[in-house]
Amino acid sequence: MTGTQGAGPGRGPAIRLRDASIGYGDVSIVAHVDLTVGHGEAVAVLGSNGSGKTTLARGLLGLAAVLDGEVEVLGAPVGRLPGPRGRVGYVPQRHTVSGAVPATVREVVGVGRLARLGLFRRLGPGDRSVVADAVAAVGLSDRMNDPVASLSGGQQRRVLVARALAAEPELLIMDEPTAGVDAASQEALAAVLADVSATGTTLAVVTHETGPLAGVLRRAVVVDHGRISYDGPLAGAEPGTGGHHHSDDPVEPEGRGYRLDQLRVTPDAARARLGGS
Ligand SMILES: Nc1ncnc2c1ncn2[C@@H]1O[C@H](COP(=O)(O)OP(=O)(O)OP(=O)(O)O)[C@@H](O)[C@H]1O
Repeated sequence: MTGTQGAGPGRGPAIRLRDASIGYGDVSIVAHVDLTVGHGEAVAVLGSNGSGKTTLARGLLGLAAVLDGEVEVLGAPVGRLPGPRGRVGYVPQRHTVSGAVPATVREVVGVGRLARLGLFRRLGPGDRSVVADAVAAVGLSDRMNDPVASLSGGQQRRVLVARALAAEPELLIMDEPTAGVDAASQEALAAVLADVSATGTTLAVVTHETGPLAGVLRRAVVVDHGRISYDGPLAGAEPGTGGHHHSDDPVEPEGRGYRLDQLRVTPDAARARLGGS
């Protein structure tokens, strides 16, 4: 990857790891990894259980420690990105929506929107409509006022996707977004992510099942025992190929995030895709 973009916050690729080690305490799980993801790329992060995929994703969010080397996201070292937190969206592997707090779908997705607004801001009418669009995009409009805890596991994952979408992030990191999600909803999610990707938003998706998102994710990064064993076209990453290609795609111009109301997804379209929630 050539450094065609200037240094400093806001410049450079969407993700850059240089000889980076990431882990917990003083134990490196991901060790000495180099990775550059250009703005607008859509990358699958693959690998067997325990290989370090989630740790890598969490390192990009400041949720796992950078123990060595450099990790930059949207042109700034992790934790020092200027602007609102919501510039980087995250769908965690395990949901943290506690059953003890009776938060509704609207409220949880609203929190995602707040992350984009910055401190001490409140949701205005435009934000509420973005929240509604995000919920519609995952086909849960008719569950808007239901407590999230009353939804099924797959529906709760879709709420987390909507929460991330509502921030209209420039970089969207998702950890197993399709796990436990039925085929129709996976298809709907793939359609939403295709739209999001088309706006120039960078996608990094940790997954065990590339099938549902094969039309969206172009590049694969395979993590093996905390190192990258393959980086290249998704098609070449199928089991058994064992390739060691390293992507040389040019860095795309900087992404600007997207506007949910510019996406083709409408509540009706989502309902049609999903046949209800
Ligand atoms: N909070 C933590 N503290 C200490 N070690 C951890 C923590 N989270 C994960 N690990 C360890 O890091 C290693 C890699 O875990 P990680 O969750 O990154 O793998 P993964 O590739 O995402 O696996 P899976 O496909 O099962 O989700 C594992 O050995 C795990 O025990």
